[in-house]
Amino acid sequence: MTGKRNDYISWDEYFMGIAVLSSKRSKDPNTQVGACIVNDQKIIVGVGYNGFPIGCDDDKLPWDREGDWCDTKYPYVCHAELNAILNSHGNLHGATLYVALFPCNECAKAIIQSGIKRVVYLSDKYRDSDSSKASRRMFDDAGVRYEHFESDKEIVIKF
Ligand SMILES: Nc1nc(=O)n([C@H]2C[C@H](O)[C@@H](COP(=O)(O)O)O2)cc1CO
Ligand SMILES: [Zn+2]
Repeated sequence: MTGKRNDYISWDEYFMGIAVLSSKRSKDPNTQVGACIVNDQKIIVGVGYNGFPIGCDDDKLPWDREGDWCDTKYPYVCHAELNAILNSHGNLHGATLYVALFPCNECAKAIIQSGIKRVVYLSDKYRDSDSSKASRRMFDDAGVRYEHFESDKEIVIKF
């Protein structure tokens, strides 16, 4: 008798894998972020990555990080989490968000208001920023759990 294979990926690895794959679509030269929203039945209901709004030309808006604020990417770029929420279908109440980078305070508000109850993140490279602090404060108040993604798996995709 042959048993089932054992080296399959976990649900968390599967959904974080989709978030990371989505980040590969980002045109941001410095930080690529992907997000995947999963409902309480483990069905994917939204995905997104950071990029400029629909109709705004990737080659015309700036990707700079410094300089006059209007000449940087910051006023224009839609964060992965916001895109995943805006692209989603169905009810997000009780859903989990898998994201490659811990959410900023603006996305934290949208996450809370949409009904998402759990955030699983990979990188926390801006953890000491005021924005991250504000996100944690709001998540704590609103009862949104957040946890660092832990895995020792390496997933390679070769086409
Ligand atoms: N959680 C996040 N989701 C995101 O989609 N982003 C996006 C906005 C920018 O396009 C990029 C951050 O650029 P930089 O400051 O690391 O060069 O990642 C940023 C954060 C950080 O809070
Ligand atoms: Zn954000």
